[in-house]
Order: sequence, then C-alpha cells, then structure tokens
Amino acid sequence: MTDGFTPQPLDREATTYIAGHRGMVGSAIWRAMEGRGHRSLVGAASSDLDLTDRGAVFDFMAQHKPRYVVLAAAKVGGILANNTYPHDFLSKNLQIQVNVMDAALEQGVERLLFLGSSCIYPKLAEQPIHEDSLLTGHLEPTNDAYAIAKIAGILQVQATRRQHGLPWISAMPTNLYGPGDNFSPTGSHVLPALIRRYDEAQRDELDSVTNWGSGTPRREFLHVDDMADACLHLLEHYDGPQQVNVGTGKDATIAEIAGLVAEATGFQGETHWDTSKPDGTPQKLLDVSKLAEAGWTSRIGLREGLAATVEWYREHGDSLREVG
Ligand SMILES: NC(=O)C1=CN([C@@H]2O[C@H](COP(=O)(O)OP(=O)(O)OC[C@H]3O[C@@H](n4cnc5c(N)ncnc54)[C@H](OP(=O)(O)O)[C@@H]3O)[C@@H](O)[C@H]2O)C=CC1
Ligand SMILES: C[C@H]1O[C@H](OP(=O)(O)OP(=O)(O)OC[C@H]2O[C@@H](n3cnc4c(=O)[nH]c(N)nc43)[C@H](O)[C@@H]2O)[C@@H](O)[C@@H](O)C1=O
Repeated sequence: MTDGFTPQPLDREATTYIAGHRGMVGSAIWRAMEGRGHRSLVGAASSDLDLTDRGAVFDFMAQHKPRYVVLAAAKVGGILANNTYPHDFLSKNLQIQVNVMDAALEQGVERLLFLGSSCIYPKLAEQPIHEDSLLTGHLEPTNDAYAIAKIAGILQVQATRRQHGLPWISAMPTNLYGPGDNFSPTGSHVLPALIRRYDEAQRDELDSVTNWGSGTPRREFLHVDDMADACLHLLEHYDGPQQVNVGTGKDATIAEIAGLVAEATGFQGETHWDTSKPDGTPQKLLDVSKLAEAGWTSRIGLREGLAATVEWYREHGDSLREVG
C-alpha cells in the first residue's frame, strides 16, 4: 500500500522529468504541461542521454532531482518493426524502464507515470479488454517481446509501491496518432503509414494503393493530445497499483480506417490488401470504464483528429523523423 496519497493538483513549480520528450507522446505531454503553467520541465534527447546507459541515467536523475517523472521513452514501432526486431524491443525497453525507475527510486521521486501499451493483453482477450485480463492468456506473437517488457514495467511500478510506498502509476494507451508521429513506411504504426501512403498517392495521381494484411483487424485510435490530457488527469486524480487503460472505447476495422484516411487526403483510387503482411491481433478494444470512473473521457473524434494530423503531416513534409 502507498503512504496515504491524496489526489491533488501537480505543483506547477516542481521539477518534472519527461523521459522521451521529443517523441510523439512525450512532446504532447510537454506541450500540455507548459500550457498549464509548469515552469520546470526537464528532458534530454537520446543523443545526449542514452537511457540504456545506467550510470548516465543515475547521474542525470541525481543532477535534476525531479519530483515527478513521466516515462514516455521507449523503443516504439508498428507491427512489422516489432515482428522483425523482437530482441531490440525486449532488451532496450527493459533497460530503459529499469534504469529510469531505479534512478527515480534512488531520488525518492514522488509521482511517476509509466506508459505501457494495450498489446500487454492476451491476443484473444474478451472485448472490450478489461484491466483484469492481464496475464490471463497467450500474447500476440508479432509483439510478444515488447509486451513482456511493458508487463515487466507494470510489475516494477507495483513492486515499488509495495516495497517502498511510493504512489507510482501505470497507464496502458491504445494505438495513438497525431502530430510528431513516426511516418517511416516500414517502422511506423498503421495510421501514420496510411496518411503517408494515401497522401503520396493523391499527389502522384496513382490509381491504387496497397495496404498490409487483410484489412479486417479492428483497432481503436486515440489522438495524442487526448493521451497527454489523460496522463495529467491520472497523475492528479488516480492512485492504485493496477494499470489504467487509456482509449476512446470505440474501434473500427483497418479497412474502415483506410477509407477515412483516403477521404481525409482526397485520394479517390482503389485500395488493395497484401495478405502476405501480418494482421496481428484480430481486435484490440479497451474497456475504459476505470478511466471514466477516475473522471476522464476522450474529446477528439477520429475524423477531426485525422484531418488535423493530415494537415500537420502536409505542413511538415520532408522534415519528419523516421524511426526505422
Ligand atoms: N505510438 C503509439 O501508438 C503508442 C505508444 N505507446 C507508448 O507511449 C510511449 C511513447 O511512445 P511514442 O511517443 O509514440 O514513441 P516515439 O518513438 O515517438 O518516442 C519515443 C521516445 O523515446 C526516446 N528514446 C528511445 N530510446 C531511447 C534511449 N535509448 N535513450 C533515450 N531516449 C530514448 C526517443 O528519444 P529521441 O527522440 O531523443 O531519440 C523518443 O523521444 C512509449 O512508452 C510507447 O510504448 C503505447 C501505445 C501506443
Ligand atoms: C500500438 C501497438 O502497435 C502494434 O500493434 P498493431 O496495432 O498490430 O500495429 P500497427 O499499427 O502496425 O498495425 C495495425 C494493423 O494495421 C495493418 N496495416 C495496414 N497497412 C499498414 C501499414 O502500412 N503499416 C502498418 N504498420 N500497419 C498496417 C496491420 O497489418 C495491422 O493489422 C504493435 O507494435 C504493438 O506493440 C503496439 O503496442
């Protein structure tokens, strides 16, 4: 049990370390905190602080002594990247998490939010997926290595609470999208991949595009600004050992999503499906009732979020980050 944490507003003056602040989620959390008047945000690019370097992480944490930590740094990628580099997804994520959380413990960090992923749940979990489904069945093989690392992160948060009484928490986001996403054709998640593919096809006046898999899997998508808002809400209102699902509670087939992206980009050609590429888990829809009980629901609708992300992508053109 924790030492009597009372939900309360975060102190705007307190030092907050956002690990992964240049990534899609970390940068959205940074924007949201800045917008709420947080004055002492700390971050470091991976080129300056490699979080797999345990000594460097301990030195950084001792130097800044943050009161709050958001752990949004990770090796992240879509289905193909996860399937191709399982060793890296397991090993790097374990190292990053263990180093950041051990160093945060050494400094007695008061509130820490660990970000996992909805892929921690069994491949064939009952839908919508409740938090209690954790560790009740086999994982989806295309991302089992990444999922095991994230499950270890949840356990480290719980163990820290039990052994040291610190009110740290974990959030499990559904598939996210928005400004700052990774648009690499091979490394990215489905939404940025589709935005890039349909936008290029529209510009180049192609007759057709080919997407991966069968188009039948169902996925749920949350805009990253909603995600950032949910993270701050949980830090201010939630305390408990169990991870909290973060999503919209609505899903659609990949074929339906592709149709929305085609519409948002103005592409009018045909869509084909390459079934030699993996489908992944058939459905991943989160039960978000725990989050709703904590007082938060999503605000940004998919059509609206998609239109804004297509606009962002077109503005930022060639200068985008590509993480393979
Ligand atoms: N995107 C999604 O759909 C989902 C994401 N999540 C989770 O949300 C979190 C953030 O994901 P997202 O923002 O999309 O990912 P990004 O790839 O956009 O960002 C990841 C960040 O982690 C940092 N990072 C990676 N490796 C290292 C390292 N060795 N040392 C220091 N920093 C490192 C990167 O730093 P730099 O830029 O400086 O290289 C980058 O800023 C992750 O925990 C992810 O698992 C969960 C579910 C869905
Ligand atoms: C967030 C989550 O993200 C991953 O799980 P995923 O949801 O299966 O990943 P995804 O977004 O890459 O694909 C979703 C669906 O979309 C189809 N699809 C079509 N065309 C493209 C395409 O062009 N690119 C991609 N990536 N997918 C495509 C694809 O075949 C699949 O059926 C894990 O890394 C996991 O670890 C994780 O946490």
